[in-house]
Amino acid sequence: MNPAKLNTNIQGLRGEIAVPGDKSISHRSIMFGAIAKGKTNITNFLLGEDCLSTIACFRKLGVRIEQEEHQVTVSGRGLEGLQEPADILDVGNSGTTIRLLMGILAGRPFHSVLVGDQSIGKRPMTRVTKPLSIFGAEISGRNNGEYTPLSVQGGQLEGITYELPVASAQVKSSLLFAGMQASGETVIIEPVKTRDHTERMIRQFGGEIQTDGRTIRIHGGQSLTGTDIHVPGDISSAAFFLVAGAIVPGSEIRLKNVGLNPTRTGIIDVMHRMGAEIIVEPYENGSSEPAGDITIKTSALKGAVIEGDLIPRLIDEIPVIALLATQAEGDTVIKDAEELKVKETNRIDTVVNELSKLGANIVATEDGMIVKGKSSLSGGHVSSHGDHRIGMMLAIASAISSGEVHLDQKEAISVSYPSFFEHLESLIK
Ligand SMILES: O=C(O)C1=C[C@@H](OP(=O)(O)O)[C@@H](O)[C@H](O)C1
Ligand SMILES: C=C(OP(=O)(O)O)C(=O)O
Repeated sequence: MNPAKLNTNIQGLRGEIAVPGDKSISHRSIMFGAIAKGKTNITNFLLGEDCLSTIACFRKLGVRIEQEEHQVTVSGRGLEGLQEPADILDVGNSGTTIRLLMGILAGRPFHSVLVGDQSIGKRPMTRVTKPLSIFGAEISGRNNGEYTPLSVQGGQLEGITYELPVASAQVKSSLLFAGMQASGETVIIEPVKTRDHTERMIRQFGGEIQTDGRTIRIHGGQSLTGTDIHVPGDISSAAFFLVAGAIVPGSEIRLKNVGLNPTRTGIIDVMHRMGAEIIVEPYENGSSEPAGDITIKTSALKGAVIEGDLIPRLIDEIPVIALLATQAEGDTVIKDAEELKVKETNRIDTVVNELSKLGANIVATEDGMIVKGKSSLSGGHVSSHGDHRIGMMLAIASAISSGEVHLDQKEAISVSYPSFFEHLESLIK
């Protein structure tokens, strides 16, 4: 489908879709399955390129992983079952893969080399290589361990107490994987609570972990047991259709089986505050990851201030929230979001530059952006710059633009949502 044609004659987006499985949970299901003993059966696994990179890395570490469509079986043989890889481990575009994998490799008595694509080569890794070195792993990389290629010589680790300098679930999770292999106790203190899928999954695989506010404790020498995991739909993917439903006139979209973990639902809170007609119906499913259906209708929106503890709960949704803000009356101010600068692209700059090309009134600030609404968007020539979330945000923008939108590098979207254009097309009336 050519998004340049999207904005012609759309009478609204209507219907029902089930967004694909959650990316964070899909990655973790492979990782925990690989280090647990016994079989882990995963359903609704996300076949995005990032999660396929995770599968490829664990296969190189000697783990048997069978995948048929969205069903994956991992035959784990415990942490000791992981083998020294004969080849480099390529994480592709995936920050989650490289950072979490390093936490696992830190405690394994062998050598590995990790690389990724051009974007990964610019993303900061000292945030994990530094604390993992304090645990006792030997890690080196370009620019004093900041960038790929990285090499890890793992071994005996000793538990640490570590206050995270940035709010990052990837760093927290990496250190939890190391802590599970270290002697004694590891204590991690987060500046702000971040997504807790790793903590939930440790318990689901029979491990022990204590959380008390922003402090997390884990002890070493744990052994996990394989289990069944049903991956809920990804709220970060649903976000594009939540925004589309709110801003495209004449729309009503029902999103089925969306993950509703409270550490991820910041976008729902913000949309409520901005006046969106959004209805959330949680399931009573007894699963360790809550889920439900969400319905969104075209809405009259007003600007909001988005800052502080809310930021980690919607960090990946900020590009599409910026688009939402262009259609809200008044100013939307996004603060405390410097982390956006070190994602697949500098998402403050790419969002501001690309949306400006379509006529949005938006400026970058040191730690976020200010969007002045409401503005009508025009056509233009834009690019994802190889960033999946920027690509999807711009495709949705084209649905409300008055002229043709040409989107370059739209193939990046398959990193997290390979069926995105199919789903969008199915809703167009
Ligand atoms: O742990 C995870 O699965 C993720 C954590 C976030 O990154 P940070 O931990 O770098 O904030 C998020 O942006 C990323 O898409 C996925
Ligand atoms: C930042 C993202 O992912 P990662 O850090 O895993 O590359 C994302 O999916 O928006």
